Amino acid sequence: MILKLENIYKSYSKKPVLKEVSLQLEAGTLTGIVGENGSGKSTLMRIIAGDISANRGKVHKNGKTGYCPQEAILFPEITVQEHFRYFSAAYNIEAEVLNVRVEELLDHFNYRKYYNTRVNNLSGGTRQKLNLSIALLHEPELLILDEPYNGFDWDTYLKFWDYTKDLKEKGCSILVVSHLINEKKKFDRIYKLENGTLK
Ligand SMILES: Nc1ncnc2c1ncn2[C@@H]1O[C@H](COP(=O)(O)OP(=O)(O)OP(=O)(O)O)[C@@H](O)[C@H]1O
Repeated sequence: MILKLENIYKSYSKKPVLKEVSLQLEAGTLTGIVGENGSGKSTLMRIIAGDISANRGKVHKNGKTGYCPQEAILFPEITVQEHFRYFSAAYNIEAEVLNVRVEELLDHFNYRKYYNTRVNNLSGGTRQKLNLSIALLHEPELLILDEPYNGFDWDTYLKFWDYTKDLKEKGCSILVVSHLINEKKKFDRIYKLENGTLK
């Protein structure tokens, strides 16, 4: 078991968003959560990531978590390279390991030419590549992706799915949250978040 949620309840100013959410994720699986705008998907992802806490319920996690939030948390004034350095320090990744990972990510998502570009000069799609790369940097066992392919061109979209396939084979448990899931066959299970519960 990589992740187990038990009866998560969350309200904002007494308005319940999540009522009784329970979920268990195993290693090497790809799980989707769909839901309308405002159904509570990001709230649930933030609770799993540890960004905010639930009012009630329990979150059990086994292993490192990588979180790719819907809104990229990037620093506009610093470059792609500096982001990798900053987050590698936060994750405690050694320089040699970091170099290998960064090379692989820049190549796979095809944005090496922006290595020394500041974030405020990047396109939305390239920012999203960096956002995703940061979540992948420390080789997490649980990867939480909130609307991960927003802004990706077709080529990058396909590369995204290649990458998740490899991660799954390596035993990573991936949770994708989106208002739209087209590639249903790629998922082991898809849940719907509705009226504060998963169905
Ligand atoms: N910090 C907050 N304070 C108060 N209400 C909030 C807060 N964050 C979210 N909400 C409310 O909680 C509900 C769920 O929001 P959330 O962002 O989790 O939904 P979502 O399913 O991710 O939506 P979308 O698909 O539009 O991104 C919405 O009604 C939203 O207005």
